[in-house]
Amino acid sequence: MAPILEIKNLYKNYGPVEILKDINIAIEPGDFLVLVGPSGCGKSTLLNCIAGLEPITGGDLMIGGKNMTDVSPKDRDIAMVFQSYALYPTMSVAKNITFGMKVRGVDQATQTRKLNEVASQLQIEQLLNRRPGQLSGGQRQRVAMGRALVRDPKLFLFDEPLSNLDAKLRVEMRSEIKKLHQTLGATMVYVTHDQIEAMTLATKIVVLKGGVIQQIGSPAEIYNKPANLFVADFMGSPAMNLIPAKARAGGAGAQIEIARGIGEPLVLVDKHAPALPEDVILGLRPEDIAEAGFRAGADVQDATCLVDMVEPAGADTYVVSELGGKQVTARLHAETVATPGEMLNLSIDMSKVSYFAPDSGQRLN
Ligand SMILES: Nc1ncnc2c1ncn2[C@@H]1O[C@H](COP(=O)(O)OP(=O)(O)OP(=O)(O)O)[C@@H](O)[C@H]1O
Repeated sequence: MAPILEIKNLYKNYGPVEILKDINIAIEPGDFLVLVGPSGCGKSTLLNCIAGLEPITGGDLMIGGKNMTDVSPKDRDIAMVFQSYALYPTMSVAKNITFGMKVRGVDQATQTRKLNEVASQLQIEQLLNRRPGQLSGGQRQRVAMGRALVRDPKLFLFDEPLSNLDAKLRVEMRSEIKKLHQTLGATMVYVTHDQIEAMTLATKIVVLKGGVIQQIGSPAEIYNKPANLFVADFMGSPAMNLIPAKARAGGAGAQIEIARGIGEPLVLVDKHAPALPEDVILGLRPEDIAEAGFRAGADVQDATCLVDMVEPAGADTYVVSELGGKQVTARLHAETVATPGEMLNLSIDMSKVSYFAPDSGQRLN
């Protein structure tokens, strides 16, 4: 199948400043692509370039197989939902949703049919006569989505659509957007700085930093095999532990030596390690550290640590100890008994570890 959206070697400058550098992305019909990254990384600029609201400095942008680089936003077959909703305050909900169709000269019967269709999809039938000022944030968000849905576009673009909502409503709207994506089978590009939103919604994630793509992949690929230290640290909460270590080739695989808060260094055997330089950063997700004996398997290695801090978090208990001069967090089961200042027998699942080069930050395995 041809990609719905294909971005080739896209550059975007504001004056002399390069904001987006050599962006290459292709998405298939039905994909939910999430652009994620810290504030200022260029996510909104990229979305605006896709929408045609910002001209691009170099490269090509194809939508539905057509080169749209120089095509005006209204002719790109896209619909955009903004953070601010951008609803017309003096129009009713129904008028807000049908206005675009009216402007495009869609006949009255089709307008009414589509309005009813999306109103029922979004469960806003009882709100159609209200004005935006008489709606809650979540309801406004639904109306803004309704306005996009009636267009039946090739591509939906969302710019941080949930950022004005409180935490509980955010989670609710997040699952509604996900449901909507599943029922419509629509193709979506969604901007957020929230890595949890990215993980839960996306079929494909693009991680951006400083206008450069750091990694493109499924949520599982990004989470389990981050391409570099930036992605490893940015995606996941609590963050991946990034522990300086020494690697030594030993039989099959390698021995990984990590300085401990007290006593002898910790030595872990990784039978599947690739050829590694002597200095590495070991990447370890908090959930891949368990209480000793809690998890079994050929790749599980014991690691006794001095407990620095215990943080009960309801479903889990986080235990922090020092390894390789870093505060390392283990996500343990809620009933874990651990006391600061005492030793705790932990185990590490070596089949899950990542290795990074300390200088370049690139993944090594
Ligand atoms: N019109 C403009 N003129 C000059 N620089 C701009 C303009 N718009 C954005 N920028 C700069 O481009 C960079 C990327 O901005 P952008 O809004 O795309 O980031 P973002 O990742 O969406 O951030 P946020 O999550 O804070 O919205 C920023 O450094 C910003 O200052």
